[in-house]
This record gives sequence, C-alpha cells and structure tokens, in this order.
Amino acid sequence: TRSTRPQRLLKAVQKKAIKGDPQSVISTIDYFCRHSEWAMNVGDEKGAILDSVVCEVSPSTALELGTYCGYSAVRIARLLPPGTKLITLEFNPDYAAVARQIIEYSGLQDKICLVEGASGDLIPKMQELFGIKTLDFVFLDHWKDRYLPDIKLLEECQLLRKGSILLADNVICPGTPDYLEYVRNSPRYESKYFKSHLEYTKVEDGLEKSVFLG
Ligand SMILES: Nc1ncnc2c1ncn2CCOCCNC(=O)c1cc(-c2ccc(F)cc2)cc(O)c1O
Ligand SMILES: [Mg+2]
Repeated sequence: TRSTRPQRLLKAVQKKAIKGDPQSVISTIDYFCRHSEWAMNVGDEKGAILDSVVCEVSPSTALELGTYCGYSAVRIARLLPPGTKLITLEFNPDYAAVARQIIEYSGLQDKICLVEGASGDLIPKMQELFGIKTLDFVFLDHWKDRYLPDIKLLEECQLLRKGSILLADNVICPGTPDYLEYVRNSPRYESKYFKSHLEYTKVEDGLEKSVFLG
C-alpha cells in the first residue's frame, strides 16, 4: 500500500539530513514541506519564535502536546540545557513511530521522552510517571479543541507554577477561539500574541504566549 506522508518525510530525512545534526534535520523537513509535500510541522517562521521563547525560558521541565513527526520536539530539545528533558505526548501511533526515528536520527533521543497516549489521560499521571512537580514550559500543538480543557487540567493537577510559560500553535489557523478567549481574559494569565503565518504558506497564523500568574 501507498506510504503515508510522515513516512515520506522520514525517508527524506534519512536520505538528505546529516545524522546527529538537529539543524540539518530541521532544514531538511522544512525544505521537503515547502517544495514536496506540505505537512503540519510548526515550520521555520513560527519555529524561530518558538526557539526564542525556549531560549528565554531555558526550561528545566518542558512538555509538548502533539509530537506529530517530531519536528518541534527536535527544535525545542536542541536548545535545552544539558540534563533537562522534553516530554512529548503523541496520540497517533503511526506519527509516534515516525517521530521516534526522526528524533533518533537527530541524535536527541536522550533529551526527549516521547509517550504515546491522549493528553487528557496522561496529564493527570505526569508527576508519578516522570517524577516532576511543575512544568516551566508547555508547547500546545495537538487537537485545537483540547487546548482549553488541557490547560485547565494542568492547573487542577498543580503542574503549573507562578511563571510557567504556555506557548500555543495555530491560535488563528485552524484556530483555538475558546482557548484564546480564556487566556486573554483570565486574571490568572498574562497573554501575548506573536503574529506569523501558517507553516509554509502566506495564510495568517500565530503563537500565543501566556504566563501563568499562580
Ligand atoms: N497526545 C495527544 N492528545 C490529544 N490529541 C492529540 C495528541 N497528539 C496528537 N493529537 C491529535 C492531533 O494532533 C495534530 C494536531 N495538529 C493539527 O491538527 C494542526 C493542523 C494544521 C492545519 C491543517 C490543515 C489546514 F488546512 C490548516 C492547518 C496546522 C497545524 O500546525 C496543526 O498543528
Ligand atoms: Mg501546529
């Protein structure tokens, strides 16, 4: 049967990228998605904003919701200080299988912990599963209608502390209206919009950065 898009993306990485070089894996995926087949990675333009927030926060504990092929996991993990880990949750086993191989190819497997499962099921188990107390940084890039319920879950599970940073992809396209309304109007968050474009297109999209105030 025909290969899937993630499998074709993985093949391009194995063929064109330099093993053990995260930047070359990132550039290869961006080239493939711009010139061969569009795919829902955060991309290079929004990826640069993601990079700057990760560098600013320099998190000791980081969580990503929605791994897909591992592009943003590689982007985030390549910037993490030694000894820190990114936990990334992926619901779709086929995506997870490709992401594991792309993460391994980039050489960042020791900095990334990929867990298969739904965010709603895994978030309540995070403290016991990973021995963490709170999260310094969360990148939301999974089902757009799960952003709001999942940050409420993070609050309830006491996984956020004063100063925890949430960065949400796709707040314009496909859009997360209920999430935006909540973080922009809740007294418990200070929110800021970073205008950009939907990956590899001219369509408007952006990232919302929200600081939990405790
Ligand atoms: N652990 C978990 N728990 C729960 N759910 C989970 C999960 N892990 C994964 N999932 C499920 C879904 O994951 C993928 C979500 N991402 C997107 O859907 C997405 C779509 C577009 C897009 C598509 C078409 C257009 F025309 C325009 C834009 C762009 C993006 O940048 C996107 O990120
Ligand atoms: Mg996205």
